[in-house]
Amino acid sequence: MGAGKSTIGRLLAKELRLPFKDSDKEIEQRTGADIPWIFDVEGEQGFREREQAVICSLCESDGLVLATGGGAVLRPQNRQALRNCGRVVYLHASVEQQIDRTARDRNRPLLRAPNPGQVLADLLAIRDPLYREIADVIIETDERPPRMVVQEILERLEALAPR
Ligand SMILES: Nc1ncnc2c1ncn2[C@@H]1O[C@H](COP(=O)(O)OP(=O)(O)OP(=O)(O)O)[C@@H](O)[C@H]1O
Ligand SMILES: O=C(O)C1=C[C@@H](O)[C@@H](O)[C@H](O)C1
Ligand SMILES: [Mg+2]
Repeated sequence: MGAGKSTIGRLLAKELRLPFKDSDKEIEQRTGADIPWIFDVEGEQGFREREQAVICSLCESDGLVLATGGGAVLRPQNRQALRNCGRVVYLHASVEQQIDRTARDRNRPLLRAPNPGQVLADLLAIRDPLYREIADVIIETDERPPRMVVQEILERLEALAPR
């Protein structure tokens, strides 16, 4: 959360002249409700079901940039779909930067906790190995403006051997 997937994904899609999809936005559109509502009414598991359906269906399309939600890697089905359908970029951010970048946003139900910094640290510990398991490239985003992150992604993707 707060690594910049939505922000960077949109910019990257523009550079690549590809359509951009954000799984969180897609879930909200398909549900007709926002993410906090889905968590409140259906719980995290209900949200994860919807997330899996959206990611697996978007992974059937070719030629787009997809920003997932931060917890998409938790389900093996999502990891497999992402791996199979294209290149995977892991945007890494330190917990300190995640705290800064998510502080003003009320749209992340998992951070509605007394100590959101601890939540972010606990989530990163669980998720970091999963992101690494499926990533083709890992990009450090701390103290780097979005434009610089996008440039590095383009260079690193270019350097990969064709699949
Ligand atoms: N490289 C960066 N440097 C500074 N600020 C950034 C950077 N990337 C993103 N931000 C800012 O951090 C905030 C969170 O970014 P964003 O919503 O793109 O994160 P996310 O990874 O999509 O989070 P989530 O997992 O919750 O969907 C936004 O306000 C965005 O402008
Ligand atoms: O990291 C997470 O588990 C989440 C991140 C957001 O993108 C949303 O998908 C939702 O708030 C859950
Ligand atoms: Mg996002």
